[in-house]
Amino acid sequence: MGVVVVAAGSGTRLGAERPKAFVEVVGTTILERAVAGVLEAAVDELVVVVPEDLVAEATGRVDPLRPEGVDVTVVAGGAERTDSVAAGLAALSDAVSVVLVHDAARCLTPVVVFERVLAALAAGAAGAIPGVPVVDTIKVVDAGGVITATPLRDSLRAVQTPQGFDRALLTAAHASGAAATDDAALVEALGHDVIVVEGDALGLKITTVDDLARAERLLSDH
Ligand SMILES: Nc1ccn([C@@H]2O[C@H](COP(=O)(O)OP(=O)(O)OP(=O)(O)O)[C@@H](O)[C@H]2O)c(=O)n1
Ligand SMILES: C[C@](O)(CO)[C@H](O)COP(=O)(O)O
Repeated sequence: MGVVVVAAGSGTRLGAERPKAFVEVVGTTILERAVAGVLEAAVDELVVVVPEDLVAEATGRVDPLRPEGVDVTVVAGGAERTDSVAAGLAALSDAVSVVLVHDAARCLTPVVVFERVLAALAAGAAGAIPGVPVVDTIKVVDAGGVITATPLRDSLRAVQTPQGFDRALLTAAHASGAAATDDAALVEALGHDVIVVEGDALGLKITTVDDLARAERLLSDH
């Protein structure tokens, strides 16, 4: 099984001095926490995608975490998340038939979430992603702010990563060149069923300063 960890974002909403994956949470970078978390799963190959000018630094940070027998490669990402995922996919060897794409920003994700995604794929799903029920009522609005729909809350999930797919299918989905905020949407657009498995509160995405503070609190509680 191959994993692509996307860590090439700038972290504009976090507003830190360094790209987000290189920001520390309780003394360890988000990048290193994410990679260590991924490596708790049954990984054969790992590709880490980072900003071009930080490939050397990232390699130095990730190398000491590499277990015997696991291939780890660090490559440069692109302007959008989809570009970075595509760069990561291209760097996997031909031996990889199942791939998980994971946000470095979700660096506290427990291994059980990886296992649920992998179990769904092993059971025959073409794609599987973690999600959690939403707690707010969600409204669809038009450009003027007028509500056009109120989806049934029980049918909604806030989705996380890792998102897992048949590798050939995800590569084909990326070849379409469509824009999307997650990989599942690209696979859905090809007409394939993607199933949602149970996510975890620790799968939060560190996006803002408040998220960073929350991640720090969660780590101190564990
Ligand atoms: N061009 C990009 C953009 C995002 N990502 C990665 O995709 C994940 C989810 O993106 P997000 O949390 O939105 O990160 P940023 O794009 O860095 O955040 P912002 O939108 O605030 O700049 C992150 O691990 C991020 O590093 C990436 O690899 N390449
Ligand atoms: C892939 C993702 O984490 C699923 O929730 C999310 O869509 C990434 O979005 P971002 O705007 O790149 O943070």
